[in-house]
Amino acid sequence: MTGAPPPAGSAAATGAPVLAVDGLDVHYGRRRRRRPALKGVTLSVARGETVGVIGETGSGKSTLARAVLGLVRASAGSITVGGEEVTGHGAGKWRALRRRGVVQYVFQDPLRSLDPDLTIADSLVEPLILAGVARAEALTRARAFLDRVRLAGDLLDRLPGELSGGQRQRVAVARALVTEPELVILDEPVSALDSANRVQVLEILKDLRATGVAIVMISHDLGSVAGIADRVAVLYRGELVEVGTAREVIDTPRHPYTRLLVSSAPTLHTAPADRAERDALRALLHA
Ligand SMILES: Nc1ncnc2c1ncn2[C@@H]1O[C@H](COP(=O)(O)OP(=O)(O)OP(=O)(O)O)[C@@H](O)[C@H]1O
Repeated sequence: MTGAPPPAGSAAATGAPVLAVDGLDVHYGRRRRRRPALKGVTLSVARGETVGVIGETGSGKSTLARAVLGLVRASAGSITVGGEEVTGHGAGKWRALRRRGVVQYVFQDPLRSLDPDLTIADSLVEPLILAGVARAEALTRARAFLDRVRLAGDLLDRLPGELSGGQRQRVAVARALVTEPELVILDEPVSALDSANRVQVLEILKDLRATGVAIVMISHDLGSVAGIADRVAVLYRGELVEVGTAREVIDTPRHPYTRLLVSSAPTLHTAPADRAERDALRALLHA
C-alpha cells in the first residue's frame, strides 16, 4: 500500500502465511471446571487472503480470535502471526507486536473497538502515532482512509457516540486498516447492523481486499462471509470440521453441520433442503 518493502523476515517478505494456527487447544476454567473451547484447530491464512470462520454460538469463533490476538492463552499448539511465533508471548511482547501494527481487529460492537472519549480523528491517528508516524502525516492518512470507508471528512471532529452504528463500524474498520496491517481479525463485524449498513460494510470489506491485507472474518452467518471469503472454515463444538473455498463449502459441504448450515440458508442454494432433510442432519449431529 505504501510501496515500501516489507520488513525482512516478515510474512510479506518470506511468502510465509500471515497467520498459521497449528493444533491449537484453548481451555477455560480451572480444575473441575476446566472445559475445552478449541480442540486441535489448524488453519493458515496467506497474505492477502480472506478467510471466513463460521459456526454456531459457542462453537469457539471468538476464542479463536482472542487467541490470535493474545487475549487468551493456548493450552497446546502454536500460533504464528506475521512470521512471528506468538504462542508464548507475554504482555510486553504482545504490546510490541500490536505497536508495530502487524495485526488489528474489529469487534461486533464498534464501541468496543473505539474509545468513546476520542474524536474520530484521534481514534484514527492514534495507532499511526503509536507506530511512529508524525501527527500531520497521520491526519492525512486518516482522511484518506475515511474516504475509503465512504465516510465524509466532516465526521473527524465527532465522538463515536455522535455517529450511527453503521458509521461507527466503518470508523472501526478504518482504524484497524490505517496502519496497513498484515492481518485484520473481524469478529462478527456486521451482525449488529441493519441490512442496509450490513451490505455497505460487506462491500467496503470486499474493496479493502485490494489493499493486500489478510482478513479473518468471523460470523455465525455463512451468507455474510460467502460473498467476500476466498476460503471458509467451519467450526463446530471447538473443532474445525471443514475448510474449503466458499464455492466448495456451499456446493459440496462434507460435514453434516456444514450441510445443515448451507441447507438452512436458502439464498446460497438454488434447491434448499426440505425440513425432513434438515431434521435428519440435526439428528445425525446430536446422535
Ligand atoms: N471467559 C470464559 N470463561 C469460560 N468459558 C468461556 C469463556 N468465554 C467463552 N467460553 C465458553 O467457550 C466456548 C466457546 O465460546 P466462544 O465465545 O468462543 O464461542 P462463539 O462461537 O464465539 O460464540 P458466539 O457466536 O455466541 O459469540 C463456549 O462454550 C463458551 O461458553
